[in-house]
Amino acid sequence: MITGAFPTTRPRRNRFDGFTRRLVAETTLTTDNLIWPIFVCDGQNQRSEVASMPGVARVSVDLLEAHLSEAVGLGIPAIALFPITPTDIRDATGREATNPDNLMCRAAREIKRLFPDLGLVGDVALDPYTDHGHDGLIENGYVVNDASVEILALQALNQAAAGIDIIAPSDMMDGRIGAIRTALDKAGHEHVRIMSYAAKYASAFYGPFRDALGSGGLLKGDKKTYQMDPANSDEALREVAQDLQEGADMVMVKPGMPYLDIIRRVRDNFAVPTFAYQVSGEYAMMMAAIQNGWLDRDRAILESLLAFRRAGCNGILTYFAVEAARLLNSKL
Ligand SMILES: NCc1[nH]cc(CCC(=O)O)c1CC(=O)O
Ligand SMILES: [Mg+2]
Repeated sequence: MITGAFPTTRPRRNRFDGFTRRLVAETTLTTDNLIWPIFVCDGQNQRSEVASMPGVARVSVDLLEAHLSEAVGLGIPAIALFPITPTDIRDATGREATNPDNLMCRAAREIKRLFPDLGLVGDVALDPYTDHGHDGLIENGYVVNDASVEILALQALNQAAAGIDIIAPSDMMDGRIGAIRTALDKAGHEHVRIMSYAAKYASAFYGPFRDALGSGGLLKGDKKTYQMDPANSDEALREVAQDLQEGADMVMVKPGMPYLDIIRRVRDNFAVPTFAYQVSGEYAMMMAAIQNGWLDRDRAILESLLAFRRAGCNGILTYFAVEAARLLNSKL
C-alpha cells in the first residue's frame, strides 16, 4: 500500500472534477449486472400490486409481453421467475412443483417464445407449492433433507424441460446441488447452469416476498433448521465450497445489503461468479424511505447496487433492476 503524507499527498485531488473521478473509479455498475425477479400469477389479465413492495406487481402469463418488453429493451440479461400458486393447489408434498404444466413452466415457455435471448432463472424450492410454506417435506415437524432433495431434483428437471436456463436452488437442503447436477446431466441438460443459493440466511428480510407469494400466512414456524444463522460467516464459506464441489456454476449470498461482508469473503476465497439477492425486505425498506421523501430515489438505488459490485458481486438480483437499467442507460 503506497501512502504519502499531507500536504504532498492530497487524496482530494483525485476527486477534484468529474473526469478525474471517472478515471480513478474502482468499480462499475452496468445493466449487465442486473437480474430482475418477477412474480407470475394465474388467470387472465391479472395484475395486482404487492402491498409491502410498492411498484412491484404480480402479473398473469398473458401480460408478460407487456411486463417484460421494457426490461428486454433496456438490455437486462436475465429474469428470475417466481410463481404464485393458488392455495387450493398447494399440498403437503408440493406435488405441483413437478407438474409440467404448472404456472412456472407455462410462464417459462411463453417467455422463451416471446424473448428467446432473455435468460431465465428458475427458483428451486418447494415453498410456492406446499400448504405449510416450507421449502422441503415435513416429517414429525422436521423438514427432512434427503427425501426433499429427491423432489427438488425432479422440480429442477421439470423447469429445465420448460426452458429454464439457470436452475437456482434456494432450499438450503444439503447435497441438492450434486443431486440436481446428476439429474440434469442424465436427462441431457448438461448445458443448464446452476446458480446455488449457497449462503442463504434465515432472515427477517424475506417478509414482503412471502406476502407476494401468499406463503407468509401459511408458513408454520421458521426456516432456521435449514437456512443459515445470521451470526455465522465461516460457515458460509463451507456452504459455498460444498456447492462448488457438487457442481454449482455460480453462487449466491442472500440477503444482500446486511451481508456484504459475506460476499467479499466468498469472492476472495473462491474467485467464482458470485451473485447476491437484494431481497424484498431491503426493497421495502428503501421504498418506504423513498416514498417519504427521506432518500433520493435514483441515487439510493444506484449506490445500493454499486455496493454489491464493490463487495465482489458479478451480478445482483434486484426488484430495482428496471429502474436501475433506466438510470444507467440514460447516463450513457
Ligand atoms: N425459497 C424461496 C425463496 N426464494 C427467494 C426468497 C426470498 C426473496 C425475497 O425476499 O425477495 C425465498 C423466501 C424464503 O426463503 O422464505
Ligand atoms: Mg448447502
